[in-house]
Amino acid sequence: MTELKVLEGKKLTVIGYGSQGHAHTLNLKDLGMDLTVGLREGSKSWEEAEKAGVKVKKISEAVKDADVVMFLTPDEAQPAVYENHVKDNLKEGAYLGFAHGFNIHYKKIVPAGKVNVFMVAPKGPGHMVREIFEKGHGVPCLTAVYQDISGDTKEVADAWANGVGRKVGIIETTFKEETETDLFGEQAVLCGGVTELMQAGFDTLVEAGYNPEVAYFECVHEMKLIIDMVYEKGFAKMRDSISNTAEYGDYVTGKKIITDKTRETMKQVLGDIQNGQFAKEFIDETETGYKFMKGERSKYSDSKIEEVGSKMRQMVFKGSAKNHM
Ligand SMILES: NC(=O)C1=CN([C@@H]2O[C@H](COP(=O)(O)OP(=O)(O)OC[C@H]3O[C@@H](n4cnc5c(N)ncnc54)[C@H](OP(=O)(O)O)[C@@H]3O)[C@@H](O)[C@H]2O)C=CC1
Ligand SMILES: CC(=O)[C@](C)(O)C(=O)O
Ligand SMILES: [Mg+2]
Ligand SMILES: [Mg+2]
Repeated sequence: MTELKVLEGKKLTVIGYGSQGHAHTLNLKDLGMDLTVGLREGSKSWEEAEKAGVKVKKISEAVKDADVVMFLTPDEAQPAVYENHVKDNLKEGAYLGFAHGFNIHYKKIVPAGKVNVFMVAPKGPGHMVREIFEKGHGVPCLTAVYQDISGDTKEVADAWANGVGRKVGIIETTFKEETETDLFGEQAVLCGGVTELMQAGFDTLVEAGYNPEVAYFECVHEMKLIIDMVYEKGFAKMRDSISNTAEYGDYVTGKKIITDKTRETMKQVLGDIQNGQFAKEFIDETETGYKFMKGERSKYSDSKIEEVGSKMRQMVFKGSAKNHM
């Protein structure tokens, strides 16, 4: 791919081989790039990366000599990894990349002046970034440049995005805009908003005495089918496909569910992201050893909705790979 030319002949390192790490590594590897993955020794992902035929080294070793280093450990782990293994090993003029602006924007990492700093943030979960790539398509990416001492950091970011996202739309942004919109989207809409909406719908039907399996299909399973239509064709075409009955209900009821109060709360959520309050609370939570998050995880894994969902998936995906995601 001519778009990747600027990466050819450069030593490329990806730190971390998790959700994003495996996707960036394997997508670029499939396009003929030579990559090394940097990991802590003896870890599970070390074994996984080697099994996938990827070169693996200790983080400090993988960073030394690298021209481009893409930093893909969890956000909360990055400051210590940077301090202990990355900072002193980055060579002058190297390009340090992120998939999310969190640590740069909130100044948890202040990169040395001798390196270039960029971002390639795929707008999708890592496992989908890989799965969609394997099907010959791509996930769009946001790119940004924070520090450009070599004069061609934008070209490096674009090339990385073209590789990982297979040339599907690149949108240029800033670390600030990506950080604030990404946190807002995942909390208010994509993850927090959607799961609570599905949960509340499911609970309402089950509490009213309806069959939980019917409630699950209605409020969770079918969500993907409706959203797939929005994804592929937009709101109008989705509304064209549903019945007039559903479309009428959509217009009159949607606004009773997402009210002015909900929109007011969205503004407050955005405010807490903009003023750093959310980032502070998240970092405090990681410092408790994820006490609150562990409690939430076990609450949800034991919940009725998950129990019914697991049964429903067996029915729908009998033997298909989707069952094992
Ligand atoms: N998840 C996603 O889909 C998206 C993530 N992003 C961003 O991408 C970045 C990576 O996130 P994500 O892929 O979710 O991360 P993961 O949690 O999947 O990363 C796990 C990887 O990081 C390694 N790791 C974890 N902790 C440490 C540590 N303390 N020291 C060294 N290595 C460590 C793990 O190795 P080990 O086996 O040793 O634990 C593993 O290889 C973040 O900036 C995130 O915001 C952006 C878009 C979407
Ligand atoms: C998958 C993605 O884009 C998220 C939701 O922003 C994330 O995992 O941080
Ligand atoms: Mg995101
Ligand atoms: Mg995110």
